[in-house]
Amino acid sequence: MKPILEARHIDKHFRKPVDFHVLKDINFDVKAGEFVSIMGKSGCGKSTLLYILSTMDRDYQGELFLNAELLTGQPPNKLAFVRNKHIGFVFQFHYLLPEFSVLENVMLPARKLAECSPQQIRANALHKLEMLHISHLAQKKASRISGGEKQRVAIARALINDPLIIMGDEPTGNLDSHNSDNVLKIFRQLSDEQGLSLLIVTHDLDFANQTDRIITMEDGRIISLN
Ligand SMILES: Nc1ncnc2c1ncn2[C@@H]1O[C@H](COP(=O)(O)OP(=O)(O)OP(=O)(O)O)[C@@H](O)[C@H]1O
Repeated sequence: MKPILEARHIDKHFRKPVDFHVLKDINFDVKAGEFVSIMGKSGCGKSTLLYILSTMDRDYQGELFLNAELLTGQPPNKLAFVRNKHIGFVFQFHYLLPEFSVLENVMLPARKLAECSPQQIRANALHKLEMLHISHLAQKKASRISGGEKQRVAIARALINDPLIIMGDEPTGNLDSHNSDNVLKIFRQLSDEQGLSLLIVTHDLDFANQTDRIITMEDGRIISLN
């Protein structure tokens, strides 16, 4: 399988208040269709790494490739385009706009690309809601649905532009075990049936054990890649 994401010798220092070597020579790939988790103690650098991999932080050493394209050193507007088109994000908090409908929330990232007509975007958003078994919520305000439903809407929104990879920072961190299992099943299906790549930071070992591979970090380094 071809690599979708390639991290080569990623290194980062925080300079203030004192020099702190937070990421040390990080090397790994995520292949097409692979579902990978990242684990490690609090403070080991997981979120800092995800921030770099998701192109939001440009201040690092090493090289980052997405679908064989070098992203390191690209200007912010190019990275913003790549992020919106090719990377889907799911966070611990859903970041839905509470006064907008579920459907409008899912459509939002597609509007920025302006590649499709509003009708096509709407049909695509409805399709994503159907995939996640929440099309009945389409017209509800985002503030009026449950926590588990909000996270499924956030996943539908992450899928709207048919990304190459989904990245998540503790996406089940706020959910009870039933809703966590649901999210896990959705991710598993996306990987197995749609060939989507996923890279998910988690503290939940049960969740991580259901992924294809666990990357374990300690003190800014990768200590295992199984
Ligand atoms: N802007 C910053 N300036 C200086 N140090 C920082 C900054 N951001 C994070 N750190 C430090 O870098 C280290 C790694 O932080 P990071 O948030 O990546 O850890 P993490 O593994 O994601 O932790 P958690 O599991 O608690 O979310 C921590 O020691 C943190 O205090």
